[in-house]
Amino acid sequence: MFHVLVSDSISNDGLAPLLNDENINVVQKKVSEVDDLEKYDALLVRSATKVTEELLQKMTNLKIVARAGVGVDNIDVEAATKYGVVVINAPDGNTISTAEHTFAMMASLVRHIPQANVSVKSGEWNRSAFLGTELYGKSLGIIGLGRIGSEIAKRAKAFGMNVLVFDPFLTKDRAQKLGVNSCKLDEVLAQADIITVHTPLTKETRGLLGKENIGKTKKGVYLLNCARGGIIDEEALIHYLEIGHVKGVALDVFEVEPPVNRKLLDFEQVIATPHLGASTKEAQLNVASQVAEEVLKFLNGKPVTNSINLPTLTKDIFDKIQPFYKLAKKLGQLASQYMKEPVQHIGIVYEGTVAELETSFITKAFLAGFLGERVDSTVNEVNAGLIAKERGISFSEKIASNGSGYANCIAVQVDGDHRTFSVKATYIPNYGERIVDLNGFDIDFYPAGEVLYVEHIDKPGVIGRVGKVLGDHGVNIATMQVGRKNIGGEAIMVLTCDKLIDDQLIEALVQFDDIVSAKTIHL
Ligand SMILES: NC(=O)c1ccc[n+]([C@@H]2O[C@H](COP(=O)([O-])OP(=O)(O)OC[C@H]3O[C@@H](n4cnc5c(N)ncnc54)[C@H](O)[C@@H]3O)[C@@H](O)[C@H]2O)c1
Ligand SMILES: O=C(O)CC[C@@H](O)C(=O)O
Repeated sequence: MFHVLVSDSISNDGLAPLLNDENINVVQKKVSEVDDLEKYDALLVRSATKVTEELLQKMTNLKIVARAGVGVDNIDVEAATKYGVVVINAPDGNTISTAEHTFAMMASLVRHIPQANVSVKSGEWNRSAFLGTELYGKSLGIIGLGRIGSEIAKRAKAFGMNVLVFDPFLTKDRAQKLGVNSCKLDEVLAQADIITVHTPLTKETRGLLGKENIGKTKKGVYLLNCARGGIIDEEALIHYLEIGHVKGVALDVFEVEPPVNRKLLDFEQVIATPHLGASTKEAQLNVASQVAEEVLKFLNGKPVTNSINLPTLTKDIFDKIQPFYKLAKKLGQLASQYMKEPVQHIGIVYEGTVAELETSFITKAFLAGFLGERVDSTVNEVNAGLIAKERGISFSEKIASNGSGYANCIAVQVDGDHRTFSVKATYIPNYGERIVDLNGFDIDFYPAGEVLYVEHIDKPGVIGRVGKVLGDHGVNIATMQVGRKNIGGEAIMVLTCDKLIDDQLIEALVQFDDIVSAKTIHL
């Protein structure tokens, strides 16, 4: 049974995939009202719940946080990554609603609809006070031409507007397809009659329209922010409204929500909504069902598509990756148990069909297997890279042309303080995983269960002695493989056994002169 906490108001119809699943217990309560936070596997939020590091520390069983919407600025993604919690969002479920809301705000702004509405309702009939401006023929500056910005551009063109766009990541091809003019920021500022921002709130975009840049706009400009509070600096807005440079402002979002800057809201020419961009039945159903389906998939061990802190894998790609992902995790466990010493670097080389897949994900699986043997906290593909770095372990991956002769091959080298460990493995469809090289010895075994790894001198009688010691300790041998480099030289023996191998058995083995070392590895 999985426990899912829905801590903000999210459409029940959208949550149906979770609510109707008998293996899922859904609790709809604010975080502050829940006293057994440690039991939840998944947390679903909109923007009200702040997913802080402190909350993540309390939710010790949490595996996934889902944001029913786009912006994840209420989630400490870095902390989630550190604790191995996947963060997903619903990036496009509310695009149309937010674009329509922005457009409604724009029309309301230039035609003074909110102010006129208040006036009529108060008994006035003051037609001359609300002389407006047409959108037709005006230049609309769009800053950020992503999902929402693009939908606004389409609507603006239908209204006969000239669309000027600033987006540093906009390709010429895309600008051409949308029929917009790709400009420098200063050009948009200087030429646009109306400017609307549609970027995420980042270090670069915070205060993007601040004192300096608003100063570069046309006198009489209209400004809109239906993206994130802070992209337009509120103090700068107040200044330019006071001096009459900015003619009108429409805000759906604020630096602090609910807004505390009353001075800004007191301007007659500022119109505002309480973060309503995504507040339509359709958008709420879309985002809720998107995240509900993703969370269900995730809890059932399937790939998620809109992860903020994991590579995005489609089902098709995940199915192809899964055998290598499992193999890499085992190789990580094998390497860690073999090394049992500080490690500086892990290098992984991918060859053949595996090299065509999302290898960064497979590398993370190796690291998760490796670090899982060594650290106390949860390690998974989300936080493995971060934990490796924190522990001073560097890692690299390379793609090589097929030198191993296998259809696919994962080759790993782990450099420790005192020695180096290397392993090569392959996955053969319908046959399974095989380790084909251990520390430079040719070998062929299925990595599973209780493995006894013996380094010895290639001499007659060694194998028999090892078999006898195991027999004397009541350990049955399931499989056995030997590998050597030269006749009479160093050799290895890899045995898979049906029973746990204890320290006494290891001590009995290493007493023989021709047995260099013996280790147990549990896979
Ligand atoms: N008001 C609401 O209810 C509501 C609803 C949904 C989304 N949003 C917000 O709207 C914004 C846009 O959402 P989206 O889904 O279109 O996102 P998106 O990721 O599709 O688009 C963002 C665009 O901004 C561009 N960009 C990034 N940095 C930039 C910079 N420094 N200068 C110019 N452009 C830059 C990117 O290239 C991208 O094209 C986000 O902040 C999101 O949180 C608000
Ligand atoms: O949940 C909401 O209504 C806010 C949505 C919006 O800001 C988002 O980022 O998707």
